[in-house]
Amino acid sequence: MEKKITVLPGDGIGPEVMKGALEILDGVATRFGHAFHTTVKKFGGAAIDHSGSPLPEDTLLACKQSDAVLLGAVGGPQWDGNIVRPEHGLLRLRKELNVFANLRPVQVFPGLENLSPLKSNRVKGADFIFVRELTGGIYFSQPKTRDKEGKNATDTLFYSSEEVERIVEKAFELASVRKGKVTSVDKANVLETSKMWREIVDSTAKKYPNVQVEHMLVDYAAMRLISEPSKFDVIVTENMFGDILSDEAAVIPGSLGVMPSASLSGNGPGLYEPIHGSAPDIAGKGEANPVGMILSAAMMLRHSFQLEKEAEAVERAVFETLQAGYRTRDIYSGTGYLTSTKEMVNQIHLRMLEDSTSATLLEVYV
Ligand SMILES: NC(=O)C1=CN([C@@H]2O[C@H](COP(=O)(O)OP(=O)(O)OC[C@H]3O[C@@H](n4cnc5c(N)ncnc54)[C@H](O)[C@@H]3O)[C@@H](O)[C@H]2O)C=CC1
Ligand SMILES: CC(C)CC(=O)C(=O)O
Ligand SMILES: [Mg+2]
Repeated sequence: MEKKITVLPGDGIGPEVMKGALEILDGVATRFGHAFHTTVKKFGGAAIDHSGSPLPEDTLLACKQSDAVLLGAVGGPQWDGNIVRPEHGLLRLRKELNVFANLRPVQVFPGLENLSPLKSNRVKGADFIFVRELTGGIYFSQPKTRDKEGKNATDTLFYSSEEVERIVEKAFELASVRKGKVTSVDKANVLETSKMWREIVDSTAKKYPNVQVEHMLVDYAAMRLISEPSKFDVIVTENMFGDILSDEAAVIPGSLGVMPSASLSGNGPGLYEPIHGSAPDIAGKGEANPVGMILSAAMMLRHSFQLEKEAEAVERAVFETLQAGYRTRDIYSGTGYLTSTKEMVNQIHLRMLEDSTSATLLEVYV
């Protein structure tokens, strides 16, 4: 199979973890006989520094013309005072690609069962997925204002029923092939958008009699996520709630660095990125965890290219590497091998090839 991938390394640890994901994709191409044609483009702060725009037109065009987009992360303190910020490029890219459905799976990884700061009996069996609305809500709605004195500011939270219907439908579709449960998270006791959201969830539920539905207010959901994570299957929620709750849920696997995501539109190219940011505190140190980025690439193989076998091979290689005790600093708790980003990628790459290739080839790599 031949596929075109636009690669946006971005800022901070973005390029470091992206390098790892590309190496693993190379391994997939070799092992399974595919050709992934990658085009690297400037994006985020790196693009602001180069041309003044976080999403240059040639970057956007390349993304729109590709089969999928792989993204590292954007942002950093050096652009904090800018009127145009790297994050604006990210929001615009998501909108331009119309990737309204952001899937963020949460699970306990093999070998990391005791890493979570939560008690291990709490996280046992946790396996759920956020379906976060990604192209609407308070991050996008107008007006956004600030008065001249800087003393008054406005953000707006708007949703159309169509925007809600399509994301809720996605959540029910997913639940019907998973554990059959949708938890819809809102703030319907105070927000009009949430009241409409709840009505749409209830009317969509009628089409899915085999899917159990529960509504949960976001404040209580924040607590239940970490007190009883194994009770969830599919959590559907609006943009900002999903952003916040999914970072909170990273305490279940034990690090932001292992969480992948897929952002899907239904027709155009999907966008695949780890849920973490550019991690300026560790950028350049060679210690970033590449797992979230690599698992995002696996989601790309599955969702954009329908390469299920290949996606599973990548996931298996990651799990086996963790099980064998390899740990970047964020997931190191005193046992196993403390490794760099590069070594972690090497170990995953080795296991990717191990499945199908001869011991002789393995020895070459060791
Ligand atoms: N999708 C994106 O590009 C996102 C960008 N950002 C941007 O990133 C910048 C930093 O934001 P923060 O709030 O610090 O969030 P962050 O996710 O970059 O970092 C939070 C903490 O998690 C650690 N961490 C994150 N990813 C890691 C990895 N792969 N391996 C090991 N440790 C990891 C960091 O070292 C830091 O201590 C900001 O400019 C923010 O706007 C934030 C979130 C998402
Ligand atoms: C620019 C932000 C909305 C990025 C972020 O934190 C996210 O999508 O998780
Ligand atoms: Mg976030």
